[in-house]
Amino acid sequence: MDSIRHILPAHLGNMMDYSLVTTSVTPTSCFLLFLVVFILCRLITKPKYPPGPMALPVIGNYKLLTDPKIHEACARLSEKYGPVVTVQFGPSKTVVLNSIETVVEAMVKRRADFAGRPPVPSGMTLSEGGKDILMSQYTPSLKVHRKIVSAALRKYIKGPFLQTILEKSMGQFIKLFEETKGNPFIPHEYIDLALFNIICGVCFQKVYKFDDPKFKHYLDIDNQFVAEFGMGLIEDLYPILAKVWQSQRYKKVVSLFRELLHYIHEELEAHKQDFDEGNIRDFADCLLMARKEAENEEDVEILSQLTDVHLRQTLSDTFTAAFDTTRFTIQWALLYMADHQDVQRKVQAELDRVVGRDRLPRVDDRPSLPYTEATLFEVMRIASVAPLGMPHMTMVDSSVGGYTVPKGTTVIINHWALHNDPRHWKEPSKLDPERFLNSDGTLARKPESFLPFSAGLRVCLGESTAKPELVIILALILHQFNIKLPPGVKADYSPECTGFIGYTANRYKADDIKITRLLKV
Ligand code: HEM
Repeated sequence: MDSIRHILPAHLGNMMDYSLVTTSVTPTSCFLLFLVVFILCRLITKPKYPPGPMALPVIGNYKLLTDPKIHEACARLSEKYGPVVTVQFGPSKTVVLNSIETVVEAMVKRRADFAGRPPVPSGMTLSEGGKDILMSQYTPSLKVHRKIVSAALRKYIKGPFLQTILEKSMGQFIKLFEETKGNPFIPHEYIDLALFNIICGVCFQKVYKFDDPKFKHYLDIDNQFVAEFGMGLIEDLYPILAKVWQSQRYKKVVSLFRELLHYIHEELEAHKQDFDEGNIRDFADCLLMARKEAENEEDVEILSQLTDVHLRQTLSDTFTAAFDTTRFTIQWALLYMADHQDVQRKVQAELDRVVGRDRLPRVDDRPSLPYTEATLFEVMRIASVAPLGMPHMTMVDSSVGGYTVPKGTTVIINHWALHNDPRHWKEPSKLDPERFLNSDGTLARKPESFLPFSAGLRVCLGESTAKPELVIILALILHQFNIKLPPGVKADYSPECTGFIGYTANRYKADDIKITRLLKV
């Protein structure tokens, strides 16, 4: 048993009563020995994470996780711990990046290290075993999948497609706004309809009427999904639960998503029936065309990424990633415009100068509308609809900001912190589109700490679609209407966010705010 003494540190060895050890070479003593060695090994090999607040074992930083403004709370931690902070959600460590410098270091310079996604149970279930883009690991297959989708999206936004869809969906929206005849109203559902129609138009050439039960049904499904998923799922913190006991919320989230998938599946099947390669109508057709080309070229690798499950998952990604981000951005934009008449007037003056009163703004007006675009970017900065983006995961042991980040660690980009960093933005809480303009009024280079679409290998695939779409939607609304708050109503900027990492969006409260529409003469 002397050997036991030798493998223990001196102080522990001395503390042990040798006679006790020798007299009880029993399973108990063997177990104790194993425990001591195990704890020592864990202490020696324990990965060193960046600094952060003390966390309870197993439970972690529970208060932080349940903070409705978790992005702001994480940003505040930087004041004490620096821009790279470790927090603990449940038993797992999560590293939060609160500055553009550390985000660029991780996501751009060490992009391959940080390109994974945490394999949480909800992600695996909703993506039908990792067959989507949003929640899948960064594998060679995902790389191929991303390439196909971005080529299809690029093809789609080139030419007249986007303009046609915008005209179809915004026409109805403008009529609905007109019908309010200058009375105060809540614009949420109208904005939701417009953006729902744009996504349905992009994906399936579908445009719904405001009172269409299908639109109401799927909007309701999506709203419930955002609210429930947004609250976070206990199974994602303690994955074993997904196997042994699933919460009501988990079951509800899965069943809501299945309903959305069912809708997408039906549309895809209909597209397969009347697919005509000489007439590519929409994004679904672009994906079917990519599959047809791969079949013709007998490209097995590409075909393996274009099964029916991949296609419906890609379309559902487009729905979930595109619909909520874009509708919340426009909702915020209207609130800011209602409360910032000076900015609104400047946008309208630009529109009158460039577009005039005889026609509506078009996608090809965008290069001539720098102030409108700067206003949209400023709203995206100040509202940060996806404040914590999508969680990443390190695929190998890596480092950022001088700290080690072990393989398998969840890493979060705090977009809100980047967009409110006082080192980069003077008076960050003030709406000021000029930040995005040169002194001659032209659009400036992207400010360093502006990253709504993220960066690196998982950069948003919809950036090039979302920007023209959102600029023209804002232009169309402000070209036709003055947005105002009713007399005596103060803008309420408190976000309606549920606090889940990466899937919540900021939204003002529908009941608190009404916007008066005045038809321009
Ligand atoms: C205001 C509009 C939008 C914002 C702010 C936004 C933001 C983001 C962010 C922050 C991510 C996570 C990136 C990361 O993992 O670091 C993301 C991912 C993604 N977005 Fe967007 N997005 C917008 C619109 C769209 C649109 C219109 C589409 C599709 C047409 C789209 C498709 C995607 C997809 C497919 C991903 C997953 C990329 C991957 O995991 O590899 N997004 N987006």
